[in-house]
Amino acid sequence: MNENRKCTLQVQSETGKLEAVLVHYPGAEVENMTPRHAQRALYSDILNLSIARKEYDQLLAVLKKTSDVYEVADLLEKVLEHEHLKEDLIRKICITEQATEYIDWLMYLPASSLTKVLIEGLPLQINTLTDFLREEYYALQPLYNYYFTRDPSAVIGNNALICKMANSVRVRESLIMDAIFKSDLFFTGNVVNSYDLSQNNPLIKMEGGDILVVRDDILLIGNGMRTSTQGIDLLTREFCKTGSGKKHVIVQQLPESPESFIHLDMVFTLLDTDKAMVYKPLIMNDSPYQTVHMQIDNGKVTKISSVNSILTILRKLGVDLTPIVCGGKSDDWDQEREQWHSGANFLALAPGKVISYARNIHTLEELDKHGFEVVKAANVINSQWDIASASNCVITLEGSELPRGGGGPRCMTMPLRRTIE
Ligand SMILES: NC(=[NH2+])NCCC[C@H](N)C(=O)O
Repeated sequence: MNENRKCTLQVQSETGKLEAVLVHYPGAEVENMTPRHAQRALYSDILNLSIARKEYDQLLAVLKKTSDVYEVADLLEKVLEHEHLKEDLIRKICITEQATEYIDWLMYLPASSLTKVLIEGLPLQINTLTDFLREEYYALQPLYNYYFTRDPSAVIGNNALICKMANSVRVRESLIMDAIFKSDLFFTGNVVNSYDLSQNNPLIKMEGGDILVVRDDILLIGNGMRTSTQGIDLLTREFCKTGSGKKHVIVQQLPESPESFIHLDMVFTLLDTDKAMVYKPLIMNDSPYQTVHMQIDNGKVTKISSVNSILTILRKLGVDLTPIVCGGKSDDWDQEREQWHSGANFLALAPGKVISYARNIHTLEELDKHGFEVVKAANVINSQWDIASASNCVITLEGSELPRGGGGPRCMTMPLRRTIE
């Protein structure tokens, strides 16, 4: 990251060359749980941290080859060096998480230790009968899911959207993002805080994994466990109120279970200006899950209609995408298994240059058939293979532990800036 220059937020597509990205290196927080707490932590299993970190190192090294990489913990620590920002954030967190008795103690901590506590969790100091009998280990839960930086905030155009998270265990992630973006220390852009806009309406919720910026005038949004229709209505109002002319919000309903369908980016991601990765049973087959097209003209919704599929409506709007099938075309068991392991969750580093997990072999085979060269991350990292001079390629990360947290490369990255195509 460039220490002196502020980065101007700008994301108008899913595939424009990635110039700056926000990530979080997984730490003790991913292990600070017991089997009894895994579900509440939104995990399906407990990760092996040392292996997860080795896998994450690959992601980080590949990202660093191509873009500026900002780490949440570094930015948070810098924010916390400012006394008034520190006090503001501590208060917000402790009030939200009903831990106001810890405010003074937290204020006393230096920025570096406070950063650690806010991410890895604060154990309860048990000095009341209530706490003793509560069967709770933490006053502030660890942020188990923070390595999925995609979800608590999202850059749309020049705006940093602070998402209103669906589960309380992830709310602090978004409060920290708010403090980082509002601090004015690192980024130039607008901050849109959905908590402030939702007037305590508990039905409003949205997460970045559901939000795809297809073009500057097209948002594609998943509606399911993490993003409600009320959340989408709020987003539609906010992002379509500026600028004249037509805009489009396309909504894809998602199943409530299994948990691998939590976000739209687990079933549909863009790989290139003319290619998308799809989970076929949901995106291309007949299903009870609707696709809805909302048309906006000069800031007002003028028409809402059901449409055939994401692919057909996008084609009508001039975005003609060839679908590439997650798990391969021939076997629906392969499709289901690879979708579960985040096989549809791709991050584009540039048009046609994407990252995914090495384990999803049928998906990779399908990409190979469509002209993507399959390259091991290790070869990119040791410079045996050069991303810049390559044409279409998929860079594969070792991934046995990371996907068990419930996501892939798109979930683990929050683009701050992409080249406008
Ligand atoms: N963009 C994504 N698909 N993120 C995946 C997040 C997984 C995480 N365990 C959660 O449940 O919140």
